[in-house]
Amino acid sequence: MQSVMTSGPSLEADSISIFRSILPGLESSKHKGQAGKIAVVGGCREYTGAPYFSAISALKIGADLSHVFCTKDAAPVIKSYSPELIVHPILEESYSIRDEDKSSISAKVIAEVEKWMERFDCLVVGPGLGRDPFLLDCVSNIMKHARECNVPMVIDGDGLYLVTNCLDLVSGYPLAVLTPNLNEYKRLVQKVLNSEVNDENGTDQLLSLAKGIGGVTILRKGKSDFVSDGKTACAVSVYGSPRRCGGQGDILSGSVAVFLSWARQCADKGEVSMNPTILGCVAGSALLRKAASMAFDNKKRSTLTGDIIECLGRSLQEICPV
Ligand SMILES: NC(=O)C1=CN([C@@H]2O[C@H](COP(=O)(O)OP(=O)(O)OC[C@H]3O[C@@H](n4cnc5c(N)ncnc54)[C@H](OP(=O)(O)O)[C@@H]3O)[C@@H](O)[C@H]2O)[C@@H](O)CC1
Ligand SMILES: Nc1ncnc2c1ncn2[C@@H]1O[C@H](COP(=O)(O)OP(=O)(O)OP(=O)(O)O)[C@@H](O)[C@H]1O
Ligand SMILES: [Mg+2]
Repeated sequence: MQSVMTSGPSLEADSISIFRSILPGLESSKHKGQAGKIAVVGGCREYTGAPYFSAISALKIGADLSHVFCTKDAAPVIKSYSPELIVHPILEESYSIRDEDKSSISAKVIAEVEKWMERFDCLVVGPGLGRDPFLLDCVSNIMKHARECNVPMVIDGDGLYLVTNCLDLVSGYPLAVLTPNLNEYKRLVQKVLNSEVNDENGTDQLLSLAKGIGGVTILRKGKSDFVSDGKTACAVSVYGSPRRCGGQGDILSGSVAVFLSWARQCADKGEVSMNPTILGCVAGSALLRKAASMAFDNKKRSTLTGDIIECLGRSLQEICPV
């Protein structure tokens, strides 16, 4: 593949070429699992929608299996949304346990995740995770283990809250992708660069931020999405939707996880030369925006996240017909 950018001075990524170079063929010789096994770590008493949106989006785009690791309270609720998801009720929040049980529970959580980790092509950490300190402590251990196993991680939502307060979890890990919204980006810039967001020089600041966290990839969400790994930067401005209903970032996290896994498979075979995390971000962003636009054409003001998820398959089909 040539460049991630369209020709000319624009930062706009050539998303169509990227889709065509990383989408796997649908062949009868392939077995279940080869198109991707994704796991979402998220879902607590308060939020059950976010992990569901992320995990189901991964399946609708073409992953074979999608797991959710969530709290015991959230699990039956998430299972009831869809029988397609494999739901592990392993996490606990402080309110439901005694202090003296914390270390044994923490050990159980990591033992449970360890059984699965090497099978996953990508982890999404954070959609609807909540901010309970004990739960975040257990999730830090999961992230350390994922890193030891070289499993890529897309960090979103409350996962970004965790990482902003403990940068070592991702610093210097090239398979980490952070997907901050406006607020989450502001907190990262303040913490890492010790300054305020500067939109005049937005691309340079994004490059510095990614470099400052040791070359992780950052997808800065907004009117246009900007992506950088500290070495290069590009933008995705594909027309999206004027509806800003909650949950669109969750679709994005699941999408990036799948495309990043496919891009990695292509990179392993020498079929692409660009950083797979950048390719995954560009494809995830372009697809979400196209699906949001299609859903808005249908539903107008009543467009919701579920409507956008229903448009993922048709959007992908228009880009790369099977
Ligand atoms: N159905 C579910 O289960 C869903 C669950 N979710 C989960 O919720 C958790 C917390 O995530 P989060 O996004 O609500 O937290 P955060 O970014 O701190 O925003 C808080 C406040 O900041 C503001 N604000 C945000 N963006 C802005 C912008 N672009 N421009 C300007 N202001 C902006 C805005 O404040 P307001 O306007 O209300 O004053 C907003 O209310 C996390 O786990 C996530 O995954 C969601 O995924 C949604 C679907
Ligand atoms: N002003 C905008 N115009 C067009 N698209 C936008 C705009 N703001 C965000 N988006 C798109 O919506 C997607 C989600 O971004 P958003 O900032 O809503 O994330 P989020 O706050 O994390 O969402 P969530 O509600 O899932 O937590 C991004 O991929 C981005 O492309
Ligand atoms: Mg979000």
